[in-house]
Amino acid sequence: MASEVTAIDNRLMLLKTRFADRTASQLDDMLRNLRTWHTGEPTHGNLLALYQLLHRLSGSSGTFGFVALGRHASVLELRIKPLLERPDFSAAHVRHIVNADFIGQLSQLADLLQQGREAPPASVPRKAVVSDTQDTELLVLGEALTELATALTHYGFNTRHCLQSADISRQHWHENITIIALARHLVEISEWNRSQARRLQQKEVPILCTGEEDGFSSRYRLADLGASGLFTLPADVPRLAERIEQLSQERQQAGGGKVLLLDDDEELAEHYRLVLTNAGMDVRVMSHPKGLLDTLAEFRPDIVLMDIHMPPFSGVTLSRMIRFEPEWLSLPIIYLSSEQDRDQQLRALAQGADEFITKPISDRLLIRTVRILCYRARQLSKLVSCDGLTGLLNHSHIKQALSHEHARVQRLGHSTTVAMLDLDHFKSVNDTHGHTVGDRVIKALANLLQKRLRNTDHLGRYGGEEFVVILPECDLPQANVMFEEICHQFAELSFNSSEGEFRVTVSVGLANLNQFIQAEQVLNAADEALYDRKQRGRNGVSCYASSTLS
Ligand SMILES: Nc1nc2c(ncn2[C@@H]2O[C@H](COP(=O)(O)OP(=O)(O)OP(=O)(O)O)[C@@H](O)[C@H]2O)c(=O)[nH]1
Repeated sequence: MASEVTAIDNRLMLLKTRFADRTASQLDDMLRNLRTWHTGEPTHGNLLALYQLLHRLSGSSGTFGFVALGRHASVLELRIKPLLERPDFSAAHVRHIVNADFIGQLSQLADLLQQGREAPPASVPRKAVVSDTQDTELLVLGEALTELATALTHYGFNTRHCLQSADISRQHWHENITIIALARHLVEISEWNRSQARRLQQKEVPILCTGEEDGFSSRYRLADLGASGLFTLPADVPRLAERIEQLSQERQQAGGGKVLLLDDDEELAEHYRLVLTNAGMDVRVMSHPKGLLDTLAEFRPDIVLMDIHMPPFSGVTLSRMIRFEPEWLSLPIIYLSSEQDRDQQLRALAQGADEFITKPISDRLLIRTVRILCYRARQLSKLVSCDGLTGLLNHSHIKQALSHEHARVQRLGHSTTVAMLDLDHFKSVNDTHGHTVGDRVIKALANLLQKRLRNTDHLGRYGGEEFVVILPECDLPQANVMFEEICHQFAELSFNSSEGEFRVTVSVGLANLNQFIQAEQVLNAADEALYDRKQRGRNGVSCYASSTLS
């Protein structure tokens, strides 16, 4: 880790040096040109070049540690901007503004650049995110929660059970645990959580309480002590499992994020890329907008960060162009610009973008802003694409995922399996225990699938009690073994209602996506296999083979 950080620091230093070298030579050239303006006829194009240089410096200098240079360039930029916009532009006007004093001020930029070279570099903010490769571990505290700990294991959680809550200080704390404890022990446990988090410079982990007491004042007290939920005993295990899953997803989403960064200033873009990548984000950089639509389709970012001025392109026009595609209507586009004028910002925003980040921006602020924007974007897209009851992809989005995967399979040829799942005798579950309890069973299966499958698999609720799962890079025999286990695990879960305890099973049909020319055909095949499993007694898996079922 230490050597990785040093490597990033070194690369950032290298970018700073490159920026300084390039700027020194550009300032030199510009000063030489300006000195000829008094005798020659400066054109609109000459003035535009001066403006673009100052604009770039005011937006990017701060990022490389040349804060004073950026501020001074911004003052000079504002002095010449009105000239560019004058309808009666003339060389005489230019000579009036770009006078000896202006040239003197411009040469001061070179001095500020030199001073900035000698300043020590700012430290790079480090990664402070929950790694999504590490599963959530449950730390269940107290002898009274033994049964609950076992029930949660059936939901696929990796559970550590400690009989004595008083022994909390001997437990191993890490950023990926969720604590489940009796409400009466919350004071000591919160304190331990806080001290461990401080010691390891991490965020505190969530604590879910269980207890007999409910009501406003006890809930308020628990919230005040830092609990993330209260489950009265005997705990409703499916609801608890769902809350644990939610908390774990929130933590993962708060860290990561996929960012497409479009900026023609290559050093600046590379600097942002390094800083955001180091903070745990997945960043793709484009320095030219050609190929933008293909990159969007392939990379599918959570947000786009886009410079406004990329001569000859305008970020504002590019945003409008992106919105031509209905698929990208809700994709958040954030302008990265040194434009300070709020009116101009609003005018640009009105043309199809969502936010404005004003350059220069400190690395820390950039990370925090981008993280929040990615998180919000994911939440919003989840609302659009996910089923409200289970949080899995809804009918139309799982079908969309299927056609993307089908296209990938056609291109790359890797084996991909599609599963169709259907709860057994579910009508009688509803009839006996009621629809609300039936909903809980549906959610429990969704949670189990989320726990057992990989992040790269696509999970969807296809219809009422029917699910579709797409497993890229997984062949039929592998999927068969996995779903047999899932069926077994699901059958172990027990549910409660006023009618008593009960269990439910699930049947699964599998088909290989590679076999079909049309994506939709695989759904019919998986459905056929599912029907076969229902005929053979349910609670298990059948595979579709083009001629026979096995
Ligand atoms: N609780 C609840 N029930 C649902 C939902 N969507 C569909 N259902 C019910 O799921 C049941 C499906 O029943 P059937 O298609 O007859 O099948 P089954 O009883 O599961 O029998 P097999 O599939 O043959 O094992 C119906 O009673 C639907 O009302 C839902 O969102 N919530």
